[in-house]
Amino acid sequence: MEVSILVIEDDESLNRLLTKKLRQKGFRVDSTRSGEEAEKLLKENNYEIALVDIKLTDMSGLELIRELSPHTNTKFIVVTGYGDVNTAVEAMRAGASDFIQKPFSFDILEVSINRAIREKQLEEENRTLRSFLFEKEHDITFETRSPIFRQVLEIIENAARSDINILLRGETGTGKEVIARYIHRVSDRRDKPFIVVDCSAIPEHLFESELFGHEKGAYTGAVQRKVGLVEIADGGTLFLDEIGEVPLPVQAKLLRFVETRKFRRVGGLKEIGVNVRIVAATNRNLKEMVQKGEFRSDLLYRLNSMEVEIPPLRERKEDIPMLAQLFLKRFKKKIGEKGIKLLMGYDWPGNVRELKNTIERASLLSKGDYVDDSLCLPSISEEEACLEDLFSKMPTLRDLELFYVSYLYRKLGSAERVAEVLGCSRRTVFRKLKELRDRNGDLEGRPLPWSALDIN
Ligand SMILES: Nc1ncnc2c1ncn2[C@@H]1O[C@H](COP(=O)(O)OP(=O)(O)OP(=O)(O)O)[C@@H](O)[C@H]1O
Repeated sequence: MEVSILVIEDDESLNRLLTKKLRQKGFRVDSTRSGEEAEKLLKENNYEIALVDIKLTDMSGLELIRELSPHTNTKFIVVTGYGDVNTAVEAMRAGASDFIQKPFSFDILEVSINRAIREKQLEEENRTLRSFLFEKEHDITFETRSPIFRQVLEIIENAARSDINILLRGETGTGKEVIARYIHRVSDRRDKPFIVVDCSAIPEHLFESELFGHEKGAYTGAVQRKVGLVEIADGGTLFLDEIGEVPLPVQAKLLRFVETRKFRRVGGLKEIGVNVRIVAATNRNLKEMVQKGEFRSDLLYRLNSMEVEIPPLRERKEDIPMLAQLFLKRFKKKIGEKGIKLLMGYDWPGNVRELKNTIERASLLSKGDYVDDSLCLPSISEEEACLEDLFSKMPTLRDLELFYVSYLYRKLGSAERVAEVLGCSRRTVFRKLKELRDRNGDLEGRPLPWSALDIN
């Protein structure tokens, strides 16, 4: 691998000498004397290493490192004639990986460069290992035979390394949250929190305090200070799920935060700044919502610096056999050719979630080594058979209401359509679905339709 180095040194002759010697050693070298140009070059190119003089013509090298190191994988080695312990500590704090004092021998510089290269390789290996572990732990795969999905994954991996806001669009169950977690895992923020804000589940009047926290006494019931989700996410990733469900008045407050990464706790005077990467997700058409005046256009354009459409499962059917095998593994079951054919022939309106639930149910209900072919499709008749079982438990009206919401959701495939049938808002449908999920435990082990409903 050819290692590329950027030499940022304001002393012209030293700059020339370093460039020449490093090229002789086989490195690809660019050089500059100005901080501003260095900034541009570092943003445009993926240098492995930058040698940075602390005193540049137009700015301090430390300033440059401080600003750029959080957004790049380049290793910074500080070179200075003003070396003392304090400057060294400051350089490391700013994000430098090593510090060399002038005058230095070229051998010392070479040792430092080799160390930085090794460090970078280890980081890269670590990143691969972590995402591999993540996938194993969560029964997730990002292997794909679908050219469309491969393209999506490539875009995501590239975007993950930068800090831009990402908007994930796609039908329910396509894997938006899984992908948001993946973005966090492969980014440099992986050791910091990944915080999910389920915008559909927070009642409007609690939104601000959930998101930004509140001070003691901010309102009746605020008996002590509460730290909000954005503050907890500091340094990490804030995942705004179901962003299309944020009520308009809250959107204005969110916009200010997305623009400035600053906020005030409810009842607080102090402005607090945090460093978070924002990933948002929705299964709604936000542009259409903007036209209807339901979503702020300025918020949309802040959130979608990069917009990625996650394809529905029916558009990447090539992946169905592999996903099915993955979900079967835990149950130590196999699937026959006919079963695969049935899976491939169905359109999966609930996407990967529906496929996963179907496979899990089929595994639990099948006796032998193979899952019964007849169980390889989500079956409505089985739901009907369960009705009798349900009634024999003397359900309350509330139970029945939740059962019906679950039934409609599985049948219609989207909360929007359920809301239309029931004549209520999507938020209400979401709340009921969440409640249902929380109560799944009550009915554990029974193949009732709602136990197959997995709302993450
Ligand atoms: N690549 C994948 N590999 C394995 N399982 C996956 C994959 N993508 C999604 N799933 C599974 O599908 C289910 C739904 O995924 P997820 O919650 O990420 O979807 P979503 O698009 O966020 O859905 P919603 O819009 O309803 O919130 C989860 O159980 C998840 O584990």
